[in-house]
Amino acid sequence: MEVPSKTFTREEVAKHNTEDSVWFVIDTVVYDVSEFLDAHPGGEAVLRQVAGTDATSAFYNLHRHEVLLKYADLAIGTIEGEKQSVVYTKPGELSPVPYAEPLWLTPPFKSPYFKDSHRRLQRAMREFTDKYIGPEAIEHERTGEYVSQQLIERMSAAGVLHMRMGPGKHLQGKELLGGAVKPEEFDYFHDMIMAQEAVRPACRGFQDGNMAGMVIGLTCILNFCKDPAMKKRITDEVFSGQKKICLAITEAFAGSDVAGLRTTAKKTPDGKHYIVNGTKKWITNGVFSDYFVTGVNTGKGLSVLLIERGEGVETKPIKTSYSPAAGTTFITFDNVKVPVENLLGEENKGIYVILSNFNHERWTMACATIRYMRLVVEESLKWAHQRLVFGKRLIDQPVIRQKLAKMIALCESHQSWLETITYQMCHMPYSEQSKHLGGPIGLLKMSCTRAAHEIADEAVQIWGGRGLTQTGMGRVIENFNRTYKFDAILGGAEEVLGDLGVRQAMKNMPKAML
Ligand code: HEM
Repeated sequence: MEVPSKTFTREEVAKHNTEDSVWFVIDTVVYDVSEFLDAHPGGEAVLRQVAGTDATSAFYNLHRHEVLLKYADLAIGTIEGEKQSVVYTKPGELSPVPYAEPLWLTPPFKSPYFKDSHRRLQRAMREFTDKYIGPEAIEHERTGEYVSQQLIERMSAAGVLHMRMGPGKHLQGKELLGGAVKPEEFDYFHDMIMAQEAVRPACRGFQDGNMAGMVIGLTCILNFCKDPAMKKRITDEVFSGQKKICLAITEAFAGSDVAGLRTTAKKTPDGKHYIVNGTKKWITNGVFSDYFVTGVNTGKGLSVLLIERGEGVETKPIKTSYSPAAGTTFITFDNVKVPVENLLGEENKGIYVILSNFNHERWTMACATIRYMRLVVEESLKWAHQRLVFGKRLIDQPVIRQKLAKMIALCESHQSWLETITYQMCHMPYSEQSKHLGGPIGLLKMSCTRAAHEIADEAVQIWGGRGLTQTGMGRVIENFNRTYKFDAILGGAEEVLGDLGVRQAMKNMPKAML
């Protein structure tokens, strides 16, 4: 935060304790709030009570540091010869709080998985998130606005959109976050870093609104579009931010049970088009998308069509418990004419197109959930050291330490499991991954969201009313507690994924009696 260079003595500040002039000090910075008294959300009286004094602990007991950044123009100078004692992390910096970073980023821990390019990418993406994604995420999560074109274009220019699609040919020739990682060295650990760093603004609705539809929808174009010119046109348009895309599978009739889809696609007598009729529900980014990668029933099975927004396509926002910034949508297709060239994969074999997507989608969701759990651990550790209750810090109460121990253990164990699976993704041929990793990834995601449930529950108990309040100190906890269920439902419900994991194990059981 830029503070005017003027300096004052504490005696000078003390004089500004009058009807017309209210000054105080927060961490050696002098604030003149005389014109802010009426506007202060916590009221005028509390500010007058600390007029002329050092209000550092009073302030930090009630506000997040980001409040000072928002109202930076109230700062008029600093106290002569004094140094700030509150630790602020600058954009891109690691947190000094224990367990706030995964062990591979925590000195002196070592990890066999991460190379220099991973560390460079982590630093670059942390800075990018802190500077560009975070401020917009916090604002839009509150207002419900969709992701801005400016941010999309910035992510496009930096290769962030490209990297979020994981390793592959689509990275070729692109400079990735100023050269932090080369396209050919980008692996699933880099992918994991991208997914985890982008979560740190702690705005679950905006997180999905920020092009999650592309992450799950564009894969089908990259892997299953048969016409090279069409594939190039669509990927160029989406990667440049000109057009938006989403994945439209779920219906009111069929959620995780994709075989039950009722949206139909019937071929015209000349065989040149499909006529699509039906509805889709809970489609992330649908309201602002131009392309819909859509699951349809083609009579003898499921197929996947690329449908462009046009005649017969209507989208309406759905209000859910997270922010409208996610762009959650109800879609109706009313006699929509789709060229047969828009078929992705084979007719009636769309299940393979959809299944090929699931592993990466579920794994990305596990990355994000675990990172969000870690943020809750960090916030709770900070709060427990700062908050005084019955004359003691919260952290001095054994019951609070028990809760934190459980939260930390759940977070660390899931990160380790994630890294083990990510290593397999880096080294197992893609063709074998669906056979061997579908089950473990399903179980990982299921277990992550069960852990998130426990962590949300314990965190709210630590935070009290603040954990239930959208603004102020408990913002991260409130958002997590209200939204972790999205990860337990989207991309395959916990129960379905648990069952998938066990059924995959059943297939691999030896035939003989054991
Ligand atoms: C430059 C200094 C300050 C600014 C810019 C400021 C700003 C704010 C804002 C934006 C809120 C709304 C909640 C949030 O977003 O956190 C708030 C709430 C509040 N503030 Fe301040 N504040 C300042 C100093 C203080 C001080 C020194 C005190 C106490 C001595 C105080 C007491 C309160 C109280 C009691 C609330 C309501 C908290 C709650 O509902 O949990 N504020 N303030």
